[in-house]
Amino acid sequence: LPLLKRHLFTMKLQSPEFQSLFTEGLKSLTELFVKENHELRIAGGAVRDLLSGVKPQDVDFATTATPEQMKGMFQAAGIRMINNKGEKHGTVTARLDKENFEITTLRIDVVTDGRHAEVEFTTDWQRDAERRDLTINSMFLGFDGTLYDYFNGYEDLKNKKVRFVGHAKKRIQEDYLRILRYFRFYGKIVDKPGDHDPETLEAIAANARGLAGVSGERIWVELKKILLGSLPINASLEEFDKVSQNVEGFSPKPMTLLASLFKVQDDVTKLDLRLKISKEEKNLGLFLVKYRKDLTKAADSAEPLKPYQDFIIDCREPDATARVWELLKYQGQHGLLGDLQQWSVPTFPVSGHDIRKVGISSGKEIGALLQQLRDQWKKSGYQMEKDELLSYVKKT
Ligand SMILES: Nc1ccn([C@@H]2O[C@H](COP(=O)(O)OP(=O)(O)OP(=O)(O)O)[C@@H](O)[C@H]2O)c(=O)n1
Ligand SMILES: [Mg+2]
Repeated sequence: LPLLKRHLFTMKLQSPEFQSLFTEGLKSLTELFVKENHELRIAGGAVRDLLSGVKPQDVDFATTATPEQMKGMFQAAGIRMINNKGEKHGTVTARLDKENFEITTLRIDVVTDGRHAEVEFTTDWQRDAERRDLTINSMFLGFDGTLYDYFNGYEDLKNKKVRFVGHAKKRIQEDYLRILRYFRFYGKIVDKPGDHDPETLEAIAANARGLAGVSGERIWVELKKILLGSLPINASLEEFDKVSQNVEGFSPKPMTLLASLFKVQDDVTKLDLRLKISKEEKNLGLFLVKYRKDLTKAADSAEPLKPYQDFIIDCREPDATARVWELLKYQGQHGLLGDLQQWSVPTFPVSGHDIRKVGISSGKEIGALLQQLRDQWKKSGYQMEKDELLSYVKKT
């Protein structure tokens, strides 16, 4: 393995983000590993985030202890373990002080078929770093702040370089999803579009078809992260460009941004067939593509919100409100969004039962009357109350 010249860049990280990780649970956990003579470090993405001054969303831990050793020591210490599917890959989840800690035994991937890996445990930190995708994701951090960096990840992070560990081709063929991960981290770290290493791009192009074999679920999870990261934008993607500015700072759903890339509703349907997105996401996509041009603020600006409110009330579906919020983000109507978020959907005060009570018993007639009353109610700006509406029934 000529490539694997040991490179260990050491520094001591001390930062508020790092300090904030030391909860009661983590303190007990690290003490236990010290006592049992097993090494435990923070691994992968969390180290990258900490070095960038970002508090990581989730922290993965790596250890020299085998899953069996971990289970033994947790059991002996009376620490609960959460049953999870990770065990085959060497991951044990321990629960301390109401916090879950996912701890994975150092490993070497022996067989990979582009999706699944057969693993062998090791106690060599560098061997575990070698199996990881990108140099910036291949580092470990000790609890005293020592950085263990075998592949120049910290330098790459500072110089805004996204590089595969070792040979790009090999790394990609181990897991084709890494093609998307490469672009996600590129968007996150590099400010210039197109600043790729030619060999990396070649390896990606030559292996892009491998993505066809990756499950829709994994691709969708990754695509959502790409969308909410900072994507380098191609100037020809006008709508996308506009919408990404509109939604910035308004916590959009990933689909809200993605919809800007679609021309027709069928594009959403096709995406769903490939990616198995949730029903809610699909409906949001269909809704945005259909209404982004047609449902807009009222031209007479006295009641600009009215078309949106009417839509929500007429639609009579519980998630209509949330969808219209996303539409307002998409359209960049931030004032209206604030107003709509303050507004609560009025409920139509008359029921079929009320109409029956005034002496009408035919179901068909009741249905028709309810519709007329709804129209009347709508015309009143949703102000008319039950008695008023019912007196109108008696007159007709
Ligand atoms: N296809 C993948 C997925 C993950 N990893 C390794 O596993 C770590 C954790 O994976 P994950 O949590 O999925 O990604 P993160 O890099 O932590 O990014 P995120 O911020 O999305 O959690 C990565 O940092 C990387 O070292 C990898 O080598 N290849
Ligand atoms: Mg992670």
